[in-house]
Formats: sequence, structure tokens, C-alpha cells
Amino acid sequence: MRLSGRNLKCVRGGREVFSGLDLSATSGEALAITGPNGAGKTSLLRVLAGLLVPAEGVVALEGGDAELSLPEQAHYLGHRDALKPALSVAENLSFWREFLGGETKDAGQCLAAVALDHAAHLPAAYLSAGQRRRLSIARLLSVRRLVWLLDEPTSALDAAGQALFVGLMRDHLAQGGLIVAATHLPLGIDARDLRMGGAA
Ligand SMILES: Nc1ncnc2c1ncn2[C@@H]1O[C@H](COP(=O)(O)OP(=O)(O)OP(=O)(O)O)[C@@H](O)[C@H]1O
Repeated sequence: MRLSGRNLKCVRGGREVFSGLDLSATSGEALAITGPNGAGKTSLLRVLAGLLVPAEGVVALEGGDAELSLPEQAHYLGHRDALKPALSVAENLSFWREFLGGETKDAGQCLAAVALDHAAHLPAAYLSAGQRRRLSIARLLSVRRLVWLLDEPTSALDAAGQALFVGLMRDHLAQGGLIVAATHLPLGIDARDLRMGGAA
């Protein structure tokens, strides 16, 4: 499987954020998108996730499921956690499993994998920032999708949470997944670097 972007151009608010951008990542590989604030890292991830239409260029996924679009085969983890505060931890995960569909893994195991099983019945509104992040990561585990598009995935995670996430990313790559992650911090796994320019 290979995710690629060719000659991508992104315009936001009438201003060009990037242009002529090429990238690729294959199964088992991680690509770290780095660069200063405002360089366009989030914008690029949103283009790959199908949430923003590029002004020029194409995004393609080769070797995936021909019957599904790229967004249907990708998890997009934004830098804000997409959680419903009134629902419990377990209910949030159930919501995502129903919404995303496809092959799922046992919810209890996924919560245990991010060390949140003890909080399954707690409303998401009561979670700390790091716990919210862990619950968002549980979504990646809960519904099997091979492409992980991650925006600052380790933000708010403590040292134990970061170590745990490194293990989960390694497992994902070993199982044929691929990762594209925008980050200001080292990901903790072997990754190719895509450096974006631009000023804050
Ligand atoms: N909805 C929008 N309308 C207009 N401009 C926007 C919009 N969203 C983002 N931008 C602009 O696009 C540029 C790139 O933003 P983006 O969030 O992609 O950068 P980034 O590299 O992820 O930054 P950071 O490291 O701060 O997260 C910035 O100049 C930003 O102000």
C-alpha cells in the first residue's frame, strides 16, 4: 500500500500555504511532517484526509481497498480531541465504532491498551487532557484502518503515555499500516522527515 501526494498546492483564506509539494509513504513506514508554526502541517494532513480540497495536485492510495475511498481507509487524529463530553469514555468509543464502521476490535482491550479501562464509565468531560488524548488514540485501535494521519499525536501525553503510544505505532507499522504525523516533537519511532517551510 502506498499513499502519495503529487504537486500539492494549498490555499487558505486567499493565501498560498504551500505548493509543489510531493510526498509518499508505504506500508510499514512513518512520515514525520515537521516545520515551524503556520508552515501548513495541519493543512497538509487535512488535504490527505479529504477534509480540504487542494488547489492543485492529487492525493492517491495505491494497494488499498479499491471499493473504499482514502478517507474511508484512514484515521484522522486532529490536534483537538473529537469527544462528546456528556458521553462516558466507553460510549465515546462506541459512538466512533458505529460512526466509522468496518472491522472493530474489542472496546475493553482498546481502553486497556491506553490504560483507560478503569475510567470506562466516567463522562469524557471529567478526563484530563492526557486522558482525552488516550481516548482519541483508543479510537485508532478500535476500528482497523491502515492509514493513520496524526496531528501532534503525543501532545498532552505524559512520559508513560508517550512510551505506550510508541509501542502502538510500532505495532501498527508491523501490521502493514502507515503513519503520516505532523509533529514538533520526536515521534520516538523511525520516520522519514518531510520538512515544510514557511514562517509563523
Ligand atoms: N480556516 C482558515 N482560514 C484562513 N487561513 C487559515 C485557516 N486555517 C489555517 N489557516 C492558515 O494556514 C496557515 C497554515 O496553518 P496550519 O494550521 O496548517 O499550520 P501548521 O504548520 O499546522 O502550524 P502549527 O505548527 O502552529 O500547528 C497558517 O498561516 C494559518 O493561519
